[in-house]
Amino acid sequence: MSFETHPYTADMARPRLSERLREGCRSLWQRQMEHPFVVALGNGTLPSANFQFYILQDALFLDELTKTFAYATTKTTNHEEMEQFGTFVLNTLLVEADLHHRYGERFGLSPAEMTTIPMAPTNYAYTPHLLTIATVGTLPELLTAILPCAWIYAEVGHHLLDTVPPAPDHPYRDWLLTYASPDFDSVGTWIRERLDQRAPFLNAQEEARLHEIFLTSTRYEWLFWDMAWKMEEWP
Ligand SMILES: Cc1ncc(CN)c(N)n1
Repeated sequence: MSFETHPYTADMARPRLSERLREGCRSLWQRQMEHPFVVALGNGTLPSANFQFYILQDALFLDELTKTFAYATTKTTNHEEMEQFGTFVLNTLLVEADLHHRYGERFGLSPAEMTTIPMAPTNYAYTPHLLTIATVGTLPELLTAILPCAWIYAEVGHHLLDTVPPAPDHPYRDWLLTYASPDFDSVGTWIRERLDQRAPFLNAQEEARLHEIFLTSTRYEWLFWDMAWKMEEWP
């Protein structure tokens, strides 16, 4: 029977799957907020060289994330889901990439020049993790792989904005406002809803695989901050 024809029979007493996934890596989740790159991004003391490094790497990352969303459209026959994944493709290109290109302009780089920078090692490892699951994984696996991307950025954005409300001349104000926005929140919320709806149809082995995937993406998200903080290089 397909997902669409099953009744949704959630066990109301049990935390939702998305909450169980996050609970499984709670301390690493908290450490995202405390990473020196994140702290300095929030209070505006992050050296511009680190931010530039981050934005250029993230522009490359977003291209691969866009492709991941595009693959997601092939894993469902539900039109609402197809449309939403299509919207994520467009928003990643138009909203997030536009933010990056505006910062790129500040560094004197055109969008085309931004793509000539090679991927740093962590980025080079993280993006195939997403794309492999996008191509050979199931839709719950894909949703799980991309969930930390959306959820961590929204939480980091809100956490930083609440900790130090950015002054009008804060150098990273646009970044903070983008990721703390209700529009960005809705990405993570939607992915979680879709994943949680599928939870009753997963067996123990399938759920264990989702924990593994979620932890790996969460680890890569932490490593991504660390990569930019250390301006990671190839040997
Ligand atoms: C590495 C990374 N992860 C997540 C996001 C938010 N889409 C991002 N821009 N970059």
